[in-house]
Amino acid sequence: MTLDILANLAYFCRGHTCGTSFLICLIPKRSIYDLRFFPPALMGIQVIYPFRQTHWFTWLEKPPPTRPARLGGKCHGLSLTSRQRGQLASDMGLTQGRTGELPRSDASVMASSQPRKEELSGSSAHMCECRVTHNFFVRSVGMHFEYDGDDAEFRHRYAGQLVDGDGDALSSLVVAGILAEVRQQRAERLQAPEESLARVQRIEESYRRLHPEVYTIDPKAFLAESFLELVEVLRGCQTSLRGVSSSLEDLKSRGLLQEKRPGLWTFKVFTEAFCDLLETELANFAASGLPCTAPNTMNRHGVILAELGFYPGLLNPLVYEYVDVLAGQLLPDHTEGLDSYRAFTVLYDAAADGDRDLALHYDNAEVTLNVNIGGSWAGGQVAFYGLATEEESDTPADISLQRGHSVLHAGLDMHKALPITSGRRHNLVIWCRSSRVRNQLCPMCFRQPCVLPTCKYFDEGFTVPPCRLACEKHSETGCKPDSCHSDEDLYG
Ligand SMILES: O=C(O)CCC(=O)C(=O)O
Ligand SMILES: [Fe+2]
Repeated sequence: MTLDILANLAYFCRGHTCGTSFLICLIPKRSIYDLRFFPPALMGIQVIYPFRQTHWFTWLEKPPPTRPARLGGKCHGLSLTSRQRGQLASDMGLTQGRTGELPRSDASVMASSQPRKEELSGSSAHMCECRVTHNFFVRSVGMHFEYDGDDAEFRHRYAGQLVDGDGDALSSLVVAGILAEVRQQRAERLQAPEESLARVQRIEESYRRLHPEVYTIDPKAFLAESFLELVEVLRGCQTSLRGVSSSLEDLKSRGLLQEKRPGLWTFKVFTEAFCDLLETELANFAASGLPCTAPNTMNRHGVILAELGFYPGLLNPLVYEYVDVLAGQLLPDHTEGLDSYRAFTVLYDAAADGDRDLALHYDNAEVTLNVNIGGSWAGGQVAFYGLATEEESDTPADISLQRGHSVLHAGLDMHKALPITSGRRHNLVIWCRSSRVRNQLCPMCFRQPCVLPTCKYFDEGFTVPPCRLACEKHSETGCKPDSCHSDEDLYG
């Protein structure tokens, strides 16, 4: 352990020359590295970060007045992915610096009320540069990589880190294989926005909706009575001086709301009738054979709901009129008003070729609403480990949802889906974004966001202006801002 601590200190001191920032290292309760998450082959590099740490970003010395306390200026030494490793290295000056100073957008600086969807209409869609440079997951070695298209830089960066269980460097052939996979993933991410636009066009032209009515919200028919009441009570708390806590106790005692642990809320959202409609509509779409973007590399059988046209009539009202109220009252440290989101379905199936589980992660969201819309299954609980910015919880909270029921959690709450052992599980997941929060710090790379234009289906909800230098650096980014920045059907 002493060696581990020395290794950490040496690591932190390396390249850390900035006199205006400072650093506090906390010795952990236990090693953050855990064999549950890292295969033994990678143990050789684990000495680098054996404990959690707290680190103040230099640029947070002038925190914006509205910055939520959620990060408290902390950068987590996250045990479970490598993105924080990359981040710490970058903050310590070990990797490329940021590509430019970003002024905050007028909307985020000046608006005194919550930023609403109207404020975004006409603005272009943006993603953080890290989408095409960070978090490339190579399953064979169970590790995330950074790669910005520079092969030599990649080899140099990972030269000393890619070791086997005996600490011997991986053969150049293996490293070349890893690089090829990372390169391929980056190419796919660069192409994805344009491909998505082409898919949407095909869907619009050739898909015949089975239940056109499911695309427009009918609150009485679609939303559970208990949900409508829950939202009404919490909406009332926004203007009441009484505060929310007594209302919450009341809602809990009446069974409208459960708090599984602080910050982890469950409640019913949808009626059975809505779940039936949505599931049959999605089955009809699947049967059409039309291609649709999968939500991520681990969920191959879900769909991105924007591509199917579910945003304007169904999901915009659901998020902006209902979920926003709940998020503001139940997870106030994580949102300053929801103003964009990414909604998709995940489908797990124990049958051959089905997705069975989902690796540990946190979401590209300030707040996530995850609702079960169908299936009957065994296993498949979603296990929550606590905020990525805080000490990992020893005992995860396992959640299994009934049909129509949901869990609302902070995007930063680390979670994974345990394998289903039989049956199928179908969920609707909404990653809700609050530009005022994410404009300060990208939740994926934990840096000040350096944004690039993208197409609306890949919008990550930032409202800061694009970073000119990053745009030049990633000029190959598929979507041209002019051709794809109309947000009409997302926000209109
Ligand atoms: O399997 C689930 O219900 C969780 C899905 C999830 O965490 C995600 O897609 O971000
Ligand atoms: Fe998730």
